[in-house]
Amino acid sequence: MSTSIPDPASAPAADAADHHPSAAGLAASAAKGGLVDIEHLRGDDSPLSQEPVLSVRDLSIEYEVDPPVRAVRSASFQLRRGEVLGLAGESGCGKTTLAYGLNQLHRPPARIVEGSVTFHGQDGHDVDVLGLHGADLRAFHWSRIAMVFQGAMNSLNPVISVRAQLDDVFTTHRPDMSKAERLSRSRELLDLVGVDPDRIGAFAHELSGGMRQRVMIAMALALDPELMIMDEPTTALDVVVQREILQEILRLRHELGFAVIFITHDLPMLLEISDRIAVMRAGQIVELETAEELYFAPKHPYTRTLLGSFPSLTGDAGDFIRAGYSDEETR
Ligand SMILES: Nc1ncnc2c1ncn2[C@@H]1O[C@H](COP(=O)(O)OP(=O)(O)OP(=O)(O)O)[C@@H](O)[C@H]1O
Repeated sequence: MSTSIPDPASAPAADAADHHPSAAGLAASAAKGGLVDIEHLRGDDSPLSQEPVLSVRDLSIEYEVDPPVRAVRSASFQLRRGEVLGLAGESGCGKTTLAYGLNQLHRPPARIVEGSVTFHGQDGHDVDVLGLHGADLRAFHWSRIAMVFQGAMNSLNPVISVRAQLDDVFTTHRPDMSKAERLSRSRELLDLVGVDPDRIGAFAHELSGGMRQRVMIAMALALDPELMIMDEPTTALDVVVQREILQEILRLRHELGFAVIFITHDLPMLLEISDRIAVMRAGQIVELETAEELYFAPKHPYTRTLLGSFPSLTGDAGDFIRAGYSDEETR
Protein backbone atom coordinates (compact mmCIF):
# COMPACT_ATOMS: atom_id res chain seq x y z
CA MET A 1 0.00 0.00 0.00
CA SER A 2 1.29 3.40 -0.90
CA THR A 3 2.06 5.72 1.99
CA SER A 4 0.31 9.02 1.71
CA ILE A 5 2.94 11.72 1.64
CA PRO A 6 1.96 15.37 1.58
CA ASP A 7 2.87 17.02 -1.67
CA PRO A 8 5.85 19.27 -0.91
CA ALA A 9 4.32 22.00 -3.02
CA SER A 10 1.26 22.08 -0.81
CA ALA A 11 3.19 22.13 2.45
CA PRO A 12 5.86 24.80 2.12
CA ALA A 13 8.22 25.30 5.05
CA ALA A 14 6.86 28.80 5.50
CA ASP A 15 3.47 27.38 6.51
CA ALA A 16 4.88 25.77 9.60
CA ALA A 17 6.77 28.89 10.50
CA ASP A 18 3.53 30.83 10.32
CA HIS A 19 1.93 28.67 12.99
CA HIS A 20 4.79 27.78 15.25
CA PRO A 21 7.93 29.25 16.71
CA SER A 22 10.57 29.42 14.00
CA ALA A 23 13.27 26.90 13.31
CA ALA A 24 15.78 29.47 14.45
CA GLY A 25 13.79 29.71 17.68
CA LEU A 26 14.04 25.97 18.12
CA ALA A 27 17.75 26.21 17.72
CA ALA A 28 18.14 29.12 20.05
CA SER A 29 16.25 27.35 22.78
CA ALA A 30 18.15 24.14 22.10
CA ALA A 31 21.40 26.00 22.46
CA LYS A 32 20.33 27.28 25.88
CA GLY A 33 19.88 23.77 27.21
CA GLY A 34 22.99 22.60 25.48
CA LEU A 35 22.08 18.98 24.87
CA VAL A 36 21.72 19.39 21.13
CA ASP A 37 24.32 22.01 21.15
CA ILE A 38 24.57 22.68 17.46
CA GLU A 39 23.93 25.95 15.75
CA HIS A 40 20.86 25.95 13.63
CA LEU A 41 22.26 26.71 10.23
CA ARG A 42 19.29 26.30 7.97
CA GLY A 43 18.64 29.97 8.36
CA ASP A 44 15.87 31.95 6.78
CA ASP A 45 17.67 32.17 3.46
CA SER A 46 17.74 28.41 3.01
CA PRO A 47 18.31 27.54 -0.68
CA LEU A 48 15.20 25.36 -0.59
CA SER A 49 13.20 25.52 -3.80
CA GLN A 50 9.90 23.93 -4.78
CA GLU A 51 11.57 22.20 -7.70
CA PRO A 52 12.10 18.48 -7.13
CA VAL A 53 15.51 16.82 -7.48
CA LEU A 54 14.33 13.28 -6.70
CA SER A 55 10.98 11.50 -6.85
CA VAL A 56 10.64 8.13 -5.16
CA ARG A 57 7.43 6.24 -5.84
CA ASP A 58 6.22 3.09 -4.08
CA LEU A 59 9.73 1.76 -3.54
CA SER A 60 9.82 -1.68 -1.93
CA ILE A 61 13.03 -3.54 -1.13
CA GLU A 62 13.33 -7.07 0.13
CA TYR A 63 16.19 -9.15 1.52
CA GLU A 64 15.85 -12.50 -0.17
CA VAL A 65 16.65 -14.61 2.83
CA ASP A 66 14.57 -17.35 4.44
CA PRO A 67 12.09 -16.06 5.46
CA PRO A 68 12.33 -12.92 3.25
CA VAL A 69 12.59 -9.55 4.99
CA ARG A 70 10.59 -6.69 3.40
CA ALA A 71 12.86 -3.89 4.66
CA VAL A 72 11.28 -1.02 2.70
CA ARG A 73 7.54 -0.94 2.00
CA SER A 74 6.07 1.33 -0.66
CA ALA A 75 8.18 4.36 0.24
CA SER A 76 7.12 7.49 -1.63
CA PHE A 77 8.53 10.96 -1.28
CA GLN A 78 9.79 13.88 -3.25
CA LEU A 79 13.00 15.68 -2.38
CA ARG A 80 13.36 19.31 -3.36
CA ARG A 81 16.46 20.88 -4.81
CA GLY A 82 18.65 22.16 -1.96
CA GLU A 83 16.55 20.50 0.74
CA VAL A 84 17.88 18.70 3.82
CA LEU A 85 15.58 15.74 4.39
CA GLY A 86 16.17 13.89 7.64
CA LEU A 87 15.35 10.18 7.78
CA ALA A 88 14.46 9.12 11.31
CA GLY A 89 13.37 5.88 12.90
CA GLU A 90 14.51 3.18 15.26
CA SER A 91 17.29 0.74 14.45
CA GLY A 92 16.27 -1.79 11.81
CA CYS A 93 13.35 0.26 10.40
CA GLY A 94 14.93 0.32 6.93
CA LYS A 95 16.70 3.69 6.67
CA THR A 96 19.97 2.36 5.30
CA THR A 97 18.25 -0.08 2.97
CA LEU A 98 16.18 2.78 1.52
CA ALA A 99 19.22 5.05 1.14
CA TYR A 100 21.25 2.38 -0.67
CA GLY A 101 18.34 1.13 -2.76
CA LEU A 102 17.28 4.49 -4.14
CA ASN A 103 20.84 4.99 -5.32
CA GLN A 104 21.11 1.40 -6.64
CA LEU A 105 23.96 0.75 -4.24
CA HIS A 106 22.17 -2.19 -2.62
CA ARG A 107 23.76 -5.61 -2.90
CA PRO A 108 22.22 -9.11 -2.82
CA PRO A 109 20.39 -10.49 -0.96
CA ALA A 110 18.68 -7.07 -1.17
CA ARG A 111 16.42 -6.73 -4.20
CA ILE A 112 14.17 -3.95 -5.39
CA VAL A 113 10.75 -5.50 -5.63
CA GLU A 114 8.83 -2.57 -7.06
CA GLY A 115 8.78 1.17 -7.43
CA SER A 116 10.58 3.93 -9.27
CA VAL A 117 13.23 6.52 -8.53
CA THR A 118 13.47 9.52 -10.83
CA PHE A 119 16.33 11.98 -10.62
CA HIS A 120 15.44 15.40 -12.01
CA GLY A 121 18.75 16.77 -13.30
CA GLN A 122 19.57 20.44 -13.26
CA ASP A 123 20.13 20.06 -17.01
CA GLY A 124 16.39 19.48 -17.36
CA HIS A 125 16.66 15.74 -18.00
CA ASP A 126 14.97 13.10 -15.90
CA VAL A 127 16.93 9.94 -15.13
CA ASP A 128 15.25 6.62 -14.32
CA VAL A 129 17.76 5.67 -11.61
CA LEU A 130 16.63 2.07 -11.24
CA GLY A 131 17.00 1.59 -15.00
CA LEU A 132 20.72 2.47 -14.97
CA HIS A 133 23.34 -0.25 -15.36
CA GLY A 134 27.08 -0.72 -15.75
CA ALA A 135 29.05 2.30 -16.91
CA ASP A 136 25.97 4.55 -16.88
CA LEU A 137 25.32 3.69 -13.24
CA ARG A 138 28.97 4.24 -12.27
CA ALA A 139 28.97 7.61 -14.01
CA PHE A 140 25.75 8.51 -12.22
CA HIS A 141 27.24 7.71 -8.82
CA TRP A 142 29.45 10.50 -7.61
CA SER A 143 28.53 12.91 -10.36
CA ARG A 144 24.80 13.20 -9.62
CA ILE A 145 24.18 11.50 -6.27
CA ALA A 146 27.09 11.08 -3.87
CA MET A 147 27.03 9.03 -0.70
CA VAL A 148 28.89 9.45 2.58
CA PHE A 149 28.37 6.67 5.09
CA GLN A 150 29.34 6.16 8.70
CA GLY A 151 32.51 4.16 8.18
CA ALA A 152 33.51 6.20 5.14
CA MET A 153 36.56 7.65 6.82
CA ASN A 154 37.89 4.14 7.31
CA SER A 155 37.54 3.38 3.63
CA LEU A 156 40.25 5.87 2.67
CA ASN A 157 43.06 3.82 1.19
CA PRO A 158 45.84 3.70 3.83
CA VAL A 159 48.71 3.30 1.37
CA ILE A 160 48.05 6.19 -0.98
CA SER A 161 47.92 9.90 -0.24
CA VAL A 162 44.83 12.10 -0.08
CA ARG A 163 46.06 13.73 -3.28
CA ALA A 164 46.17 10.42 -5.14
CA GLN A 165 42.70 9.49 -3.93
CA LEU A 166 41.13 12.76 -5.01
CA ASP A 167 43.08 12.50 -8.25
CA ASP A 168 41.57 9.09 -8.82
CA VAL A 169 38.02 10.51 -8.73
CA PHE A 170 38.94 13.00 -11.46
CA THR A 171 40.93 10.65 -13.68
CA THR A 172 38.02 8.17 -13.55
CA HIS A 173 35.16 10.59 -14.07
CA ARG A 174 36.73 13.67 -15.67
CA PRO A 175 39.43 12.26 -17.95
CA ASP A 176 39.75 15.59 -19.81
CA MET A 177 41.09 17.44 -16.77
CA SER A 178 44.81 18.24 -16.83
CA LYS A 179 47.12 17.30 -13.96
CA ALA A 180 47.34 20.94 -12.91
CA GLU A 181 43.55 21.31 -12.93
CA ARG A 182 43.17 18.16 -10.85
CA LEU A 183 45.63 19.41 -8.26
CA SER A 184 44.09 22.85 -8.09
CA ARG A 185 40.54 21.44 -7.76
CA SER A 186 41.69 18.95 -5.09
CA ARG A 187 43.27 21.73 -3.02
CA GLU A 188 40.14 23.82 -3.46
CA LEU A 189 37.96 20.94 -2.24
CA LEU A 190 40.09 20.37 0.86
CA ASP A 191 39.87 24.05 1.63
CA LEU A 192 36.09 23.91 1.15
CA VAL A 193 35.69 21.18 3.78
CA GLY A 194 38.04 22.81 6.27
CA VAL A 195 41.18 20.74 5.70
CA ASP A 196 44.42 22.67 5.16
CA PRO A 197 45.21 22.16 1.43
CA ASP A 198 48.86 21.68 2.39
CA ARG A 199 47.85 18.37 3.94
CA ILE A 200 47.11 17.05 0.46
CA GLY A 201 50.18 14.79 0.57
CA ALA A 202 49.09 13.18 3.86
CA PHE A 203 48.13 9.54 4.26
CA ALA A 204 44.96 8.49 6.07
CA HIS A 205 46.76 7.42 9.27
CA GLU A 206 48.27 10.90 9.57
CA LEU A 207 44.81 12.47 9.80
CA SER A 208 42.34 12.53 12.70
CA GLY A 209 38.96 10.80 12.31
CA GLY A 210 37.26 14.13 11.75
CA MET A 211 39.76 15.12 9.08
CA ARG A 212 39.38 11.78 7.32
CA GLN A 213 35.61 12.19 7.26
CA ARG A 214 36.08 15.71 5.87
CA VAL A 215 38.29 14.27 3.12
CA MET A 216 35.52 11.77 2.31
CA ILE A 217 33.05 14.66 2.11
CA ALA A 218 35.50 16.48 -0.21
CA MET A 219 35.62 13.38 -2.41
CA ALA A 220 31.83 13.19 -2.42
CA LEU A 221 31.68 16.85 -3.47
CA ALA A 222 34.36 16.49 -6.13
CA LEU A 223 32.02 16.19 -9.09
CA ASP A 224 29.42 18.71 -7.89
CA PRO A 225 26.61 16.26 -7.11
CA GLU A 226 23.07 17.57 -6.87
CA LEU A 227 22.26 15.22 -3.99
CA MET A 228 24.31 13.90 -1.08
CA ILE A 229 23.06 10.89 0.84
CA MET A 230 24.64 10.84 4.28
CA ASP A 231 24.14 7.76 6.44
CA GLU A 232 25.22 8.49 10.02
CA PRO A 233 28.19 10.48 8.65
CA THR A 234 29.26 11.83 12.03
CA THR A 235 28.23 9.08 14.44
CA ALA A 236 31.74 7.72 14.94
CA LEU A 237 33.10 11.15 15.82
CA ASP A 238 33.16 12.96 19.13
CA VAL A 239 30.46 15.52 19.77
CA VAL A 240 32.57 18.62 19.11
CA VAL A 241 33.89 17.32 15.79
CA GLN A 242 30.39 16.10 14.93
CA ARG A 243 29.04 19.57 15.41
CA GLU A 244 31.78 21.19 13.34
CA ILE A 245 31.21 18.79 10.47
CA LEU A 246 27.44 19.27 10.55
CA GLN A 247 27.96 23.00 10.36
CA GLU A 248 30.29 22.47 7.44
CA ILE A 249 27.81 20.27 5.58
CA LEU A 250 25.02 22.81 6.01
CA ARG A 251 27.30 25.68 5.00
CA LEU A 252 28.35 23.76 1.89
CA ARG A 253 24.83 22.88 0.84
CA HIS A 254 24.00 26.55 1.27
CA GLU A 255 26.94 27.57 -0.87
CA LEU A 256 26.63 24.83 -3.49
CA GLY A 257 22.88 24.18 -3.39
CA PHE A 258 22.89 20.37 -3.29
CA ALA A 259 20.11 18.48 -1.51
CA VAL A 260 20.87 16.16 1.40
CA ILE A 261 19.21 13.01 2.68
CA PHE A 262 20.54 12.72 6.21
CA ILE A 263 20.13 9.51 8.17
CA THR A 264 20.64 9.27 11.90
CA HIS A 265 19.11 7.83 15.06
CA ASP A 266 19.56 11.23 16.59
CA LEU A 267 16.15 12.87 16.28
CA PRO A 268 17.11 16.02 18.23
CA MET A 269 19.93 16.55 15.75
CA LEU A 270 17.60 16.04 12.79
CA LEU A 271 15.17 18.59 14.20
CA GLU A 272 17.98 21.13 14.13
CA ILE A 273 19.39 20.50 10.70
CA SER A 274 16.51 19.27 8.53
CA ASP A 275 14.05 21.21 6.43
CA ARG A 276 11.73 18.20 6.52
CA ILE A 277 11.87 14.89 8.34
CA ALA A 278 10.57 11.51 7.18
CA VAL A 279 9.81 9.11 10.01
CA MET A 280 10.18 5.43 9.14
CA ARG A 281 8.70 2.53 10.99
CA ALA A 282 8.95 -1.13 9.98
CA GLY A 283 9.92 -0.21 6.42
CA GLN A 284 7.23 2.42 5.89
CA ILE A 285 7.40 6.18 5.88
CA VAL A 286 4.66 6.96 8.37
CA GLU A 287 5.02 10.74 8.45
CA LEU A 288 6.85 13.34 6.41
CA GLU A 289 6.67 16.91 7.61
CA THR A 290 8.69 20.05 8.16
CA ALA A 291 10.88 19.82 11.26
CA GLU A 292 8.64 22.39 12.96
CA GLU A 293 5.39 20.55 12.19
CA LEU A 294 6.88 17.29 13.24
CA TYR A 295 8.05 18.64 16.55
CA PHE A 296 5.13 20.86 17.45
CA ALA A 297 2.28 18.91 15.86
CA PRO A 298 3.28 15.28 15.23
CA LYS A 299 0.41 13.46 13.54
CA HIS A 300 1.42 9.81 13.67
CA PRO A 301 1.36 8.03 17.04
CA TYR A 302 4.79 6.54 16.28
CA THR A 303 6.26 10.01 15.72
CA ARG A 304 4.94 10.97 19.14
CA THR A 305 6.48 7.83 20.63
CA LEU A 306 9.77 8.60 18.93
CA LEU A 307 9.75 12.19 20.21
CA GLY A 308 8.86 10.84 23.63
CA SER A 309 11.84 8.51 23.59
CA PHE A 310 14.10 11.54 23.80
CA PRO A 311 13.31 12.85 27.30
CA SER A 312 15.38 15.91 26.50
CA LEU A 313 12.82 16.85 23.83
CA THR A 314 9.63 16.30 25.73
CA GLY A 315 10.19 15.62 29.37
CA ASP A 316 11.35 17.48 32.40
CA ALA A 317 14.82 15.98 32.34
CA GLY A 318 16.33 18.02 29.55
CA ASP A 319 13.73 20.67 28.89
CA PHE A 320 16.00 22.34 26.42
CA ILE A 321 14.02 22.72 23.24
CA ARG A 322 10.98 23.84 25.15
CA ALA A 323 12.93 26.46 27.03
CA GLY A 324 11.55 29.83 26.13
CA TYR A 325 8.13 28.51 25.14
CA SER A 326 5.15 27.95 27.34
CA ASP A 327 3.69 24.48 27.74
CA GLU A 328 0.70 25.62 25.71
CA GLU A 329 2.85 26.32 22.71
CA THR A 330 4.68 23.04 22.77
CA ARG A 331 1.85 20.71 23.60
N1 LIG B 1 21.86 -8.53 4.62
C1 LIG B 1 20.66 -8.63 5.21
N2 LIG B 1 19.97 -9.79 5.18
C2 LIG B 1 18.76 -9.89 5.76
N3 LIG B 1 18.13 -8.89 6.39
C3 LIG B 1 18.78 -7.72 6.44
C4 LIG B 1 20.07 -7.52 5.87
N4 LIG B 1 20.46 -6.24 6.09
C5 LIG B 1 19.45 -5.66 6.78
N5 LIG B 1 18.45 -6.53 6.99
C6 LIG B 1 17.17 -6.27 7.69
O1 LIG B 1 16.48 -5.23 7.02
C7 LIG B 1 15.81 -4.39 7.96
C8 LIG B 1 16.23 -2.95 7.74
O2 LIG B 1 17.62 -2.80 8.06
P1 LIG B 1 18.38 -1.43 7.87
O3 LIG B 1 19.81 -1.67 8.16
O4 LIG B 1 18.02 -0.84 6.56
O5 LIG B 1 17.72 -0.54 9.02
P2 LIG B 1 18.22 0.84 9.63
O6 LIG B 1 16.99 1.59 9.97
O7 LIG B 1 19.19 1.48 8.72
O8 LIG B 1 18.93 0.35 10.95
P3 LIG B 1 20.18 1.02 11.72
O9 LIG B 1 19.69 2.34 12.15
O10 LIG B 1 20.42 0.08 12.85
O11 LIG B 1 21.29 1.09 10.73
C9 LIG B 1 16.15 -4.94 9.33
O12 LIG B 1 15.10 -5.79 9.74
C10 LIG B 1 17.40 -5.75 9.10
O13 LIG B 1 17.50 -6.82 10.00
